[in-house]
Amino acid sequence: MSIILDHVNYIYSQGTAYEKHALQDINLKIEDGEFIGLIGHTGSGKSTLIQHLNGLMKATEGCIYYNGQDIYDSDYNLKELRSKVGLVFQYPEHQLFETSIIKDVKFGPSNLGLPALEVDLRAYEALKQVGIGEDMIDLSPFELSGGQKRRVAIAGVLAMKPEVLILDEPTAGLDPKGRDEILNLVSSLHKENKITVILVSHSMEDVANYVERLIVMDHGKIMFDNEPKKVFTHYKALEQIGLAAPQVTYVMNRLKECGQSVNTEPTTVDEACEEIIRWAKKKGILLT
Ligand SMILES: Nc1ncnc2c1ncn2[C@@H]1O[C@H](COP(=O)(O)OP(=O)(O)OP(=O)(O)O)[C@@H](O)[C@H]1O
Repeated sequence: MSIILDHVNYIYSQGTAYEKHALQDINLKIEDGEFIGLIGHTGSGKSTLIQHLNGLMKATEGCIYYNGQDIYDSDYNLKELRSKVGLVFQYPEHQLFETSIIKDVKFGPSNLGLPALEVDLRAYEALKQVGIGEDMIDLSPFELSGGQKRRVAIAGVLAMKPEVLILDEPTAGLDPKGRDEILNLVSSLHKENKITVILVSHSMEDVANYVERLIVMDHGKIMFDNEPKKVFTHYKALEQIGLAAPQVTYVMNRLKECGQSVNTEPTTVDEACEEIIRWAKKKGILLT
């Protein structure tokens, strides 16, 4: 599986006074099994970009290839693409509408026209994956906590058995515990199901801890596309576009500016601790 975007442009309300060039010459290759963070300030084009990946929006210019096939070919099956590239919108729990959790999760696979048994199996499996027990499946989604509702909404997309899972700000509005639970869930889906994940976020701390590749957008363009630690070396440029590197990056760079020979690449607290211990040992400083 791969997704290729070839010179993709998207213009809202083209030819009107409200024209907005939201995607500008986007070239990307997303490989099978990657865990990607997509980050950018409000209005940088993240939501517009991800809606192109499953064919919900059509590029004004440029091509998109899924597994080598041009998704804009007249005979391309866009319905199938949408089941393969699952999109979890911001606040997905607002789209829960059935009277029970299980009915909600079955909705997508039922619409694919699958046999009832297959629909049941997929729904139970998806709910298990997101940690919703069988004792809860007949509850109304509205009896759940915010984090649980969100997990049910993610199960609804997982029940479609997507090859690519895209989550738009999956932690928005959750408390720190709910946020960690969702990010750990997404991380385990990536590891255990070998599913390609694209995580849209405003939070560098979130993405630094989880993703392997980070794409930074600014004004409809891709500004950086690299491993997180490499992207964070540009922390000053990130600040200029209203973003910030993780706190750890600032601590390590401050040490370096003070003349200490530390590696400034750690992006997580654990990595920074290891680096500081290494540096202290080298200096003969005893850290207890
Ligand atoms: N329906 C629309 N009509 C006109 N312009 C739009 C429309 N939707 C988005 N835009 C504009 O396109 C640009 C990109 O918007 P988009 O929602 O993709 O950004 P984003 O990075 O996802 O923002 P956020 O983080 O706030 O969700 C913005 O300038 C936005 O105002």
